[in-house]
Amino acid sequence: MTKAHALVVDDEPDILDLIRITLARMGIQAQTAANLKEAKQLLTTQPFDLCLTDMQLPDGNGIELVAHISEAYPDLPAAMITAHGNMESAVAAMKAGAFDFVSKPVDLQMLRRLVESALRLRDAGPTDEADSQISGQLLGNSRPMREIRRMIGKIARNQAPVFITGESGTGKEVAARLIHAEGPRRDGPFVPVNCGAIPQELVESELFGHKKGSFTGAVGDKQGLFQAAEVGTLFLDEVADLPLQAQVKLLRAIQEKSVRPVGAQQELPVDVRIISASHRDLNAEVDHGSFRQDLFYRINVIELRMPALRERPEDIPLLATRILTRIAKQTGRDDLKLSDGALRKLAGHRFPGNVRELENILERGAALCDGNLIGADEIYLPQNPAPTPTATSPAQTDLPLEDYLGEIEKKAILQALEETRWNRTAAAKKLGMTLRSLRYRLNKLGLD
Ligand SMILES: Nc1ncnc2c1ncn2[C@@H]1O[C@H](COP(=O)(O)OP(=O)(O)OP(=O)(O)O)[C@@H](O)[C@H]1O
Repeated sequence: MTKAHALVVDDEPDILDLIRITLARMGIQAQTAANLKEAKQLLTTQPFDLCLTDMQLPDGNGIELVAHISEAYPDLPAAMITAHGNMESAVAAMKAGAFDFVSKPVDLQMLRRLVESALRLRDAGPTDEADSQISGQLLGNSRPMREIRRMIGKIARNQAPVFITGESGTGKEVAARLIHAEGPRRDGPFVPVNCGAIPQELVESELFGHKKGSFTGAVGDKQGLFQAAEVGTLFLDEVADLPLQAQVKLLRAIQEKSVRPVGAQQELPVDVRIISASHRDLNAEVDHGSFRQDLFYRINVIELRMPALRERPEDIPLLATRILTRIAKQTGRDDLKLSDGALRKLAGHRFPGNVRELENILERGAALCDGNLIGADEIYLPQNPAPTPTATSPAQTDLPLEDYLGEIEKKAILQALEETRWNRTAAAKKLGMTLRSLRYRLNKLGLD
């Protein structure tokens, strides 16, 4: 491998020396510039593998340099050196295209990690969407989906926190996995966590770990999910469900790039990229006071909005074909197809539960059909909105009591699922039951 070249821009000679020596020990040759003008000039003379720039330069702002690099040299990772605690600049730099930031006084261990990540990017080369096997996991040829895949390719190449919005079942987790898999952290772990599924009192210990004896039940030291995601990606799904106290700690972890396990005296440095997601409107949660504004600002450096399936109905046939191929494989059948009538029925549906709902409908259709062709009658579309159970007494219906109660239960569950856009955790909460109990009932009622 050829020796890597870095461009370091700072007007403080001491910092330039410190960084140059650190990079030299890593086998990287550094060229230095003391201001914007010199830096821009050097960029034209030779290719670089990495740029580190200070925020305040005598003739301008480091963000300007980052923006210039991201425009003129999009494959060159640029990182910002910011004043300690100045997250505003760090966020602004990342929004301008910086790959990452390191705060002053420069922690050499963190600097080395940042540089290693940048070089992994160089070695991985630019991501070509057409060549990428994994981008095939996010199916769809519609314009919005092509745009999403293009953005993912771009987002994957930096370290900034990403916030993925979109209704339930639109593929937020698939997108998060792709961002991880297409970026320099792909050899590290991808750790998904459903923030709404962790009991409130355990959230901090799950995320940050705990020391033995720090609370009743802490029988040994436990590693948190942050540490488990070291050099990889932590995916905080349903981040709006985090209790406020844990939000404070998360903010600190992002800001300081370190965590303190419950009951521990010392902070541990962590090198983790944060991707979070929610189907809820976090701006509204901030207005209601249930989500911290400062945390929202920090996790939302890059926003990716997953389109609802009804915004891209032209993708339904392709998705249906791929999903049926998978179901056929899983159930040991040669082939599964949709009749024209079945496809027409699907095309007219609004899919409040998006791709997940399509999967559920097709699984049910596949289970009901005799041969290989799923007809329109085997496509069960939930009514939208589901009719509310009425107070009709069983005596007024022809159904036996048990079936009648089953019908009511089914309607209530479908309604809760519709209202929560097929988010089972949220539906279970709405119905006042545990997720496990909802799963059991869905299974019993044949809705799973
Ligand atoms: N574009 C797509 N191509 C192929 N499969 C998809 C696509 N979008 C979603 N899926 C599938 O739909 C299901 C739901 O996706 P995923 O869990 O990523 O959604 P989500 O938005 O994270 O949902 P939730 O908010 O409920 O957690 C998964 O089985 C996933 O594989």
